[in-house]
Amino acid sequence: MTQTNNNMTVNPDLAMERAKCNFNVLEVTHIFDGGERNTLQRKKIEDVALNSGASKDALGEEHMSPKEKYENAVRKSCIYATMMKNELAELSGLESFGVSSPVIRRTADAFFKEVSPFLLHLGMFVPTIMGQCTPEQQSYWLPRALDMQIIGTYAQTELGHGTFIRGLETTATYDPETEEFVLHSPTLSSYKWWAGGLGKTVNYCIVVAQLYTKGECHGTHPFIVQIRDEDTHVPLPGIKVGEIGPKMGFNTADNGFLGFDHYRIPREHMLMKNAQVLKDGTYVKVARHGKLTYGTMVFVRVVLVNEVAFNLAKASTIAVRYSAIRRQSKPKPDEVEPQILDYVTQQHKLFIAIATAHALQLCSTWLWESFSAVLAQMKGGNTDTLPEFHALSSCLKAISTSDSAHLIEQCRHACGGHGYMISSGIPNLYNFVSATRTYEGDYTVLLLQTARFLVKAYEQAEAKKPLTPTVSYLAHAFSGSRATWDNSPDGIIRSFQALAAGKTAVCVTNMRKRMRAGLSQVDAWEMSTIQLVAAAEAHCRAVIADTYRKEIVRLTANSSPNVKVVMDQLTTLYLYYWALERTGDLLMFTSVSQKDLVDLQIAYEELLLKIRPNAVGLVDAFDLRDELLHSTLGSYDGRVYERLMEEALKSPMNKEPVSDAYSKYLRPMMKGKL
Ligand SMILES: CCCCCCCCCC/C=C\C/C=C/C(=O)SCCNC(=O)CCNC(=O)[C@H](O)C(C)(C)COP(=O)(O)OP(=O)(O)OC[C@H]1O[C@@H](n2cnc3c(N)ncnc32)[C@H](O)[C@@H]1OP(=O)(O)O
Ligand SMILES: Cc1cc2nc3c(=O)[nH]c(=O)nc-3n(C[C@H](O)[C@H](O)[C@H](O)COP(=O)(O)OP(=O)(O)OC[C@H]3O[C@@H](n4cnc5c(N)ncnc54)[C@H](O)[C@@H]3O)c2cc1C
Repeated sequence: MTQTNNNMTVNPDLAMERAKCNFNVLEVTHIFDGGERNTLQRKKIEDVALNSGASKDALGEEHMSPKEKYENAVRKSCIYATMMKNELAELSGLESFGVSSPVIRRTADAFFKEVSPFLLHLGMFVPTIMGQCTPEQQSYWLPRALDMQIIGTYAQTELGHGTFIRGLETTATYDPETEEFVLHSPTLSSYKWWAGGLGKTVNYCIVVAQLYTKGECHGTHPFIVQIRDEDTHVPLPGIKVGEIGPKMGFNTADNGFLGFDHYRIPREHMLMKNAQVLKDGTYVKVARHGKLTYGTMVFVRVVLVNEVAFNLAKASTIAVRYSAIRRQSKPKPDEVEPQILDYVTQQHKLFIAIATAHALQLCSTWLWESFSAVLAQMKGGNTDTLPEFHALSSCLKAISTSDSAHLIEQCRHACGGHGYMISSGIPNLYNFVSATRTYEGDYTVLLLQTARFLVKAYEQAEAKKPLTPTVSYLAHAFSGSRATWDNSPDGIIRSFQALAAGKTAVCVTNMRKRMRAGLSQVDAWEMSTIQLVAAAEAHCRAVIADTYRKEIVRLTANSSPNVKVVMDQLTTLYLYYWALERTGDLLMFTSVSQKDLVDLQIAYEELLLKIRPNAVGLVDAFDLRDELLHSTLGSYDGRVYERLMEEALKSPMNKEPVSDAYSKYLRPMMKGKL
């Protein structure tokens, strides 16, 4: 593993762990990166971007005021954007996420403890131009946006509505006299709210508004709207824009609000790939599928699976390295205090985080490839695979973000008190990832989208009609008997599928019962939504488990024996962990017995012990440079206590021996003079 400083002194416990590791760490790095070529390119990019020290701050971000933090984030965003245009441009020809490679995106994390105010520009503004513009529109906007001559964001959510897009209130009314759209915010609740970078940074944004032409509403459509002067950056007349205030995280992203007072934009600023308004105001629908204007959200949902896998890899690296150097308690009086990593409960908290980072990373690559195939078909006018993909990306986004947030918090628990320090790096990771569970589609809402698809697929299976690949297991849902339990990896995956099928069947049965009892279809659905969410969750777990297992088998086909073993142990751990988390469901829908579950628990505990000697090697294999971790607890050298003290001494509170608060308040109070 390459580190920036090869002469570093490493904590002896960490050095011992590395000596114990019995597999080739670099081989696993290649698996995580998607191949040796990707690893080499990633390292080149990181070397160019990070070795200059441009990512470092003189004063820690956490000691800055909100305004200083924001300005510092803009300063570094500009440095990074310039690097991207120059030094990094050539290097970034990796398997790309369309706009810029995920490696470029990840490397940027060294520059920000929270996020860049440019995140929405690259993450949503540019992808919307690419996905929603006609070729002519694209040729005008895309070069300006990619060259950062204009900076944009994506303003869809309003104060009153985020989830229910059809309920948005901002209007775009076409005026054929001037060939312009008039954007207006008729109510307080129609103000745009949340868009990243909107508060102070951007001068353009994609605005999603209800389109009216010839007196008729045609639903929500995207528009590109200039909101600030390109030279002075002053908001344009008719625009009311500002920043929404402090948040749990994202505090360097200047999320903003935006209102329009009869603000006019040229007709050509409606993004017209999927629908057009002609000069005379005639509305023409181009797209074959009604939801193609939701395309940018689907893109980001796909990207987020990768994003959270990376953040979970960071949290588990920090917590595992810290657990190797931290010694606590004395269960055996004659022996030294053990490393906390030796406690089985600690292994239970952490190894699932490592396995989940791998599972999500591999699923994200697979999801990206499926997305590319769907996009290619849609280019040819075929949207048949979109419903299945929407169901798949919705549940994977929901479960990956929710599991990652939960496991990052678990990593914090595993670090005891020190994990609560901002300098540990974990609070910022948690604040970032917990937001991903909400934005780009709330957890419950997206799982209910998947559930709609599952119910339809179930009905198709019932009618013996063909099923799409991710739900083909539903064909076995009508055998009448419970699935046979078998604790092999494939057997457990079949059981997860049986749970998903069983839960879907329960929902359908209950809804039908409720409808027979007089409820409307909508009310019967509503009464079943707790179970529908559970069915979608079970479906997603089956998909993740199946994909993880298949991908690992494929990717380790030519690996060295010990790499095969340790990768197999991690996938098995993932399967055992989730089987044990769902014992009640397994008892309902499979033939598993109490004895089988007791045996599985023992097998799980033994597996933890087998993985234990390789734990530090496994997180080293994520190959996360210290600059990316921003952590006193997780650095490669394990100098945890020294770093904690160094950081504490940087606190502005330690600048003066006696605080002003003493003379102002404490002294008068103590002397009875307040
Ligand atoms: C590498 C580059 C850098 C990368 C950086 C990446 C990181 C970027 C991170 C940036 C940080 C923060 C940004 C945050 C941004 C945002 O949050 S933007 C706002 C996002 N908002 C949402 O996600 C709203 C969620 N709501 C919805 O999606 C929809 O309203 C919902 C799906 C819930 C319902 O839509 P309706 O129009 O009401 O549809 P409905 O009647 O329920 O369903 C009708 C029908 O349509 C199907 N459907 C719905 N959506 C889609 C879709 N997207 N694609 C295909 N089909 C869809 C639905 O399933 C129904 O089908 P059915 O057959 O009738 O059952
Ligand atoms: C950090 C951050 C950044 C963001 N950035 C952007 C951005 O750049 N651009 C942008 O446009 N938006 C952005 N958003 C907004 C984000 O997309 C929305 O907050 C998100 O889609 C959730 O919508 P909501 O806030 O309306 O939640 P609500 O829909 O009000 O959800 C509240 C609760 O109601 C439940 N609920 C709602 N509808 C249903 C239903 N039909 N069935 C069952 N339960 C339901 C939800 O599950 C949830 O528990 C951002 C949000 C955050 C937190």
